Amino acid sequence: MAGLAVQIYNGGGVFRVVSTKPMPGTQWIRALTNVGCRVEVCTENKTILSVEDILALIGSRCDGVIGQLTEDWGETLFAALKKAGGHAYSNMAVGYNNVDVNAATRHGIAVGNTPGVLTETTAELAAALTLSAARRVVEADDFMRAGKYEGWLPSLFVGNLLKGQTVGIIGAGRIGSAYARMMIEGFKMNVIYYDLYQSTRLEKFVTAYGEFLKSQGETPVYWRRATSPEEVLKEADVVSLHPILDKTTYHLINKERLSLMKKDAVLVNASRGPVIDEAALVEHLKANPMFRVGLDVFEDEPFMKPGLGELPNAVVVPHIASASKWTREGMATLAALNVAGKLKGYPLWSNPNNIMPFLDEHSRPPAACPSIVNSKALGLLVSDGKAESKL
Ligand SMILES: NC(=O)c1ccc[n+]([C@@H]2O[C@H](COP(=O)([O-])OP(=O)(O)OC[C@H]3O[C@@H](n4cnc5c(N)ncnc54)[C@H](O)[C@@H]3O)[C@@H](O)[C@H]2O)c1
Ligand SMILES: O=C(O)[C@H](O)CO
Repeated sequence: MAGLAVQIYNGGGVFRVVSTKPMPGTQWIRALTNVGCRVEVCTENKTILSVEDILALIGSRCDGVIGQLTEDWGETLFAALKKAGGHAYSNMAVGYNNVDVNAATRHGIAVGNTPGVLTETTAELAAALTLSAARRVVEADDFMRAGKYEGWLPSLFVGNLLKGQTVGIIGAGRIGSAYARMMIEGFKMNVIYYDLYQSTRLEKFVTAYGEFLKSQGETPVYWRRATSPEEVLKEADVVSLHPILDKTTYHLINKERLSLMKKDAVLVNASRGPVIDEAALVEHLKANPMFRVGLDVFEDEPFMKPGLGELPNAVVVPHIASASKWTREGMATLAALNVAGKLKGYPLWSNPNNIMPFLDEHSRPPAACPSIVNSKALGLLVSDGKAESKL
């Protein structure tokens, strides 16, 4: 489709970079214009751009694109970007299940993502969903606004106490571990986790915190690494899902696994919708009114499976887990720096878990790409870690 509305910055720039959406803040625009990019931001009033829309934005000459997780970045778009002379694409997201990385690699295009800057923000929303579901906050809010409150009652909106219970984490990476720490420090919960890899930092933290609590005469907290998701589901009072979405995690929570969970458990998902078989979840929620969920993501976003929206034991929010001002501006900046760095031929940043040097508004960012997921396949050099080397 031709003629999508765009806003242009630094019209005379040598590299043409397109952002498929306006993004928060201005640091990201400076990150690109400072290295000689002409930036074209699509301002079309359309929530999700189609492949045809993006093809029109790429046009016949485009060096790099910043895109969104709602877009289908596959063979068609990467072939078009390559043909237009492009070398770089970055999602403004840490998750990149919307991107066919192999297709990008085949066309020699680097794929960036934005890890780290959203870890705490996303974990906080998962914690908010946990509390909302466990303590029935949304149900009680609806009740209050509907004018149904007639006075305190011993049994009004009784929910679950978290203190001393067990929190289960499936996918104990950056966000899963940050969420675990919040629940352990905040509510003195024990933790059981399942991940393909050992989370040594989380284990060490829980051990040390448990020792600290003991030294204060308080009940210590414990951790355990499970050997299967089933073990977590059977044991935990709260289960929060934080894995990537791929073939191994698609419908990881299904009818059979839901049936293993405690009848009054809380299940939280702030990872990706298809990690849960949502139709099976709706049936489970109907059959088990004490079972509660907090969902930030949905299998067929922006839609919910039939029935979910009517269930009082479900708290649902529209994929807002990373929505804090600092995080969203930081995501935009990291995405821009991935593209800028690739176009300038910079190496990959050596530690994607420490992206803070890229976010300081008052100093120039390191001369590196913060996070390129196909860097190995493309044979990109890794920075020697000298943060002094500036753009
Ligand atoms: N709702 C939101 O707005 C939002 C915000 C940020 C991230 N996310 C999602 O959260 C995901 C995790 O982000 P992160 O920064 O913590 O990534 P991460 O890579 O640090 O953590 C993901 C973890 O999942 C584990 N994992 C992979 N396959 C698994 C499997 N089959 N079973 C169990 N664990 C498995 C990995 O080993 C890793 O530890 C992202 O990929 C994204 O999809 C959602
Ligand atoms: O993967 C991500 O980054 C989120 O879903 C959006 O913040």
